[in-house]
Amino acid sequence: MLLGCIADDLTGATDLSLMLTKEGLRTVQSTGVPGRDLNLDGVDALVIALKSRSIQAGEAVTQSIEAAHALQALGAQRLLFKYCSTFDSTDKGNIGPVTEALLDLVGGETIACPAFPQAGRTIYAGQLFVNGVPLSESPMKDHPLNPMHDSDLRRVLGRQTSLPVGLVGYEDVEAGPEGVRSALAREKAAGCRIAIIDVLTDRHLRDIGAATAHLSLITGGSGIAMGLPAAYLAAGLIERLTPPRRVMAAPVGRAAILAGSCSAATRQQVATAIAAGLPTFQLDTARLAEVSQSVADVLSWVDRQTGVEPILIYSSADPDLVRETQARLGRDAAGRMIEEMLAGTARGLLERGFTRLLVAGGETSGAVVQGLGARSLSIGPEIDPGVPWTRTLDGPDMALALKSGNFGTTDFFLKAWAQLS
Ligand SMILES: Nc1ncnc2c1ncn2[C@@H]1O[C@H](COP(=O)(O)OP(=O)(O)OP(=O)(O)O)[C@@H](O)[C@H]1O
Ligand SMILES: O=C(O)[C@@H](O)C(=O)CO
Repeated sequence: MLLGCIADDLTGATDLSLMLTKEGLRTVQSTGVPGRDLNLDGVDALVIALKSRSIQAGEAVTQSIEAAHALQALGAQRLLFKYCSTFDSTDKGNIGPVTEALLDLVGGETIACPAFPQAGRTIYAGQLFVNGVPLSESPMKDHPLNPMHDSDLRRVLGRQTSLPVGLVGYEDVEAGPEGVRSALAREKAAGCRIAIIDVLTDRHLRDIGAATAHLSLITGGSGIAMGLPAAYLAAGLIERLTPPRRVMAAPVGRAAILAGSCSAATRQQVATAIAAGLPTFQLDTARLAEVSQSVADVLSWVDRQTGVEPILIYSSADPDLVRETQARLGRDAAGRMIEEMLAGTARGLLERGFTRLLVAGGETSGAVVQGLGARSLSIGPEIDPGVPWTRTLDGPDMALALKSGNFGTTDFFLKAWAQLS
């Protein structure tokens, strides 16, 4: 195993695993530090999914360092810290504190680059854009857990770490791998151990991969992994690139969608699924305090759905309703209750013979997968950029698509099933 990755949420981990798989690394994903029984024969990259994006910074650092030690013990020669392509964080962290702690562990310097042009995330002059809109004016301004109100990544990261943050700008990156290398040396000489990197295109990402494959630590979104496999091959660190799969065998059983993301993309996907006539159940956020009662209500509705089409259960709501619920219950408590409800529902679905699940939202996916008792996943075909099908390697045998809130086309909930055989 060459590359050890730490992702701060579960859908982010699948996003990264997909990128590595597509680019030719044999990749396995584990929820939390893997047990000794995880078979890593023939595996080039291991991605450890944490649920550390929105927890206390000190706890995120502890968990990330534990994961890093485990990866190093398994032979990882390089580390990659994966966070959200919209740089989801607050002034307290957790991107800055975790990066700083990992740098202390491995030494040297690193880059910070959430860019993912295929999903509309680009960086220019250190400013992050989402589909051409500055981050702070994008739907991320209304995120339920970490609203993003500043698009300047040097400023955002600068508030989270005491390390000076530099910039490798567009002209440097346009000049190719050599331009990136000399800009990194320039930033290092100026005392910056972390540099934001501008990215507008996939070619930039591939050039950055070629220029940074030697670093002990890389940090960013899944895009930053795009150029690494080819660079590792060129450097003789792996023997070959392995082509990805196009379809995935899935266990026989019924299909359901659980959506806990309130992102603009997920809300559109929910609306499209409703318009297409999928059976749908909307969680009643007014009754959140009665979690077990609500799970029973959902499951009794499930028992009345006898068709073969996928069913949709969702809590996704517009920003106004989310704010109202949070004002009543508190942000974290509301989030936790909904996650518990969806996790309880997932267990009930499994007991009822559902084996194919599509889950929308990183925190939601973390809760659901934990509720199901699955720990490690093999990576199947890409549904849309950033979202693969996966199949459990332990726990109940299931096909799972864990969708980052903001990813996927509007018909995602309808089309995803076609890649399962
Ligand atoms: N109606 C609602 N009111 C308040 N909170 C909600 C509501 N529906 C969902 N939530 C909570 O909002 C949070 C959404 O986070 P989640 O990570 O699942 O989605 P996301 O942030 O859109 O996706 P990603 O992290 O992949 O970008 C969860 O904690 C969820 O329980
Ligand atoms: O990078 C992204 O946008 C996603 O992989 C993610 O982390 C959302 O939770």
